Amino acid sequence: MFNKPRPSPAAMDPGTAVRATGLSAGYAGHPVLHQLNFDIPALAVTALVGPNGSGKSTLLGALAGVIRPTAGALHRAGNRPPAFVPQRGAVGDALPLTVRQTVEMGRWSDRGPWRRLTRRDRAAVDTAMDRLGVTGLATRQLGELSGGQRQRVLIAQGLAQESELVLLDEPTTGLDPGARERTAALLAGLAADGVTVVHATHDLESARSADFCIALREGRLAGNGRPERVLTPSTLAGLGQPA
Ligand SMILES: Nc1ncnc2c1ncn2[C@@H]1O[C@H](COP(=O)(O)OP(=O)(O)OP(=O)(O)O)[C@@H](O)[C@H]1O
Repeated sequence: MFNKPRPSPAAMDPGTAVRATGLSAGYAGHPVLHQLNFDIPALAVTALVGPNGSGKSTLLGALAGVIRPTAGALHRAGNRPPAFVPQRGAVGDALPLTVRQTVEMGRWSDRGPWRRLTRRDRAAVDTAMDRLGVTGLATRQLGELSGGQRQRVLIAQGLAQESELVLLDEPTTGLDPGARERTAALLAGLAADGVTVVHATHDLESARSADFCIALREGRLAGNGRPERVLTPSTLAGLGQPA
């Protein structure tokens, strides 16, 4: 958990959204992340890269506050809990939910499930749907949308939470190149609008278009910094990925 949600300015400068110091985390009997030290810049897009099983989703879980550090600490700026946008495939096709109902679920952490939405909630939902261009899909069933449309609905659900930090698990996986590019541009737009964005990705192009990059290998930090400094042929070879 974030043991110091509001660090003193001396500990973290205003340009930093999250700081990990000696962070270790994992599952019962299965340590995954080992002694990670990094800063995530505020109001920027950060890509988490690394091979299958390197710990990207586990790190997202730790950033979301659902996986507790077993050692070290995560310090986060801001007061609202982070928003987590799950992998598209993790959301059942058969769920009988409209697009609007799906985005409204983003207000549950404030409102509790099944409570009437306030005018303020509805305004947050309207703004998020408009921002993601899904207002025209409001009454459609989630299961009948294209992959790219469904991804935008899930991002709108995250945005409706009005968090300062939005975490996304592989938002471009399974999308065609055009939709991948549009999603990367969308994430950059969210950061420009005042949100810190962190996404796990296998897509080197979207990692290259991020502002910052954190590379993991077997749960350890293999590099962090500007993508052009991290995604070098030698680091990528170490991650077992073609340049
Ligand atoms: N719920 C869980 N319980 C136990 N071990 C888990 C759990 N989830 C993941 N793991 C293990 O933790 C390690 C890291 O998995 P994680 O999903 O964080 O990696 P990843 O980099 O996101 O992988 P991928 O790119 O395949 O999604 C793996 O060895 C995985 O088997």
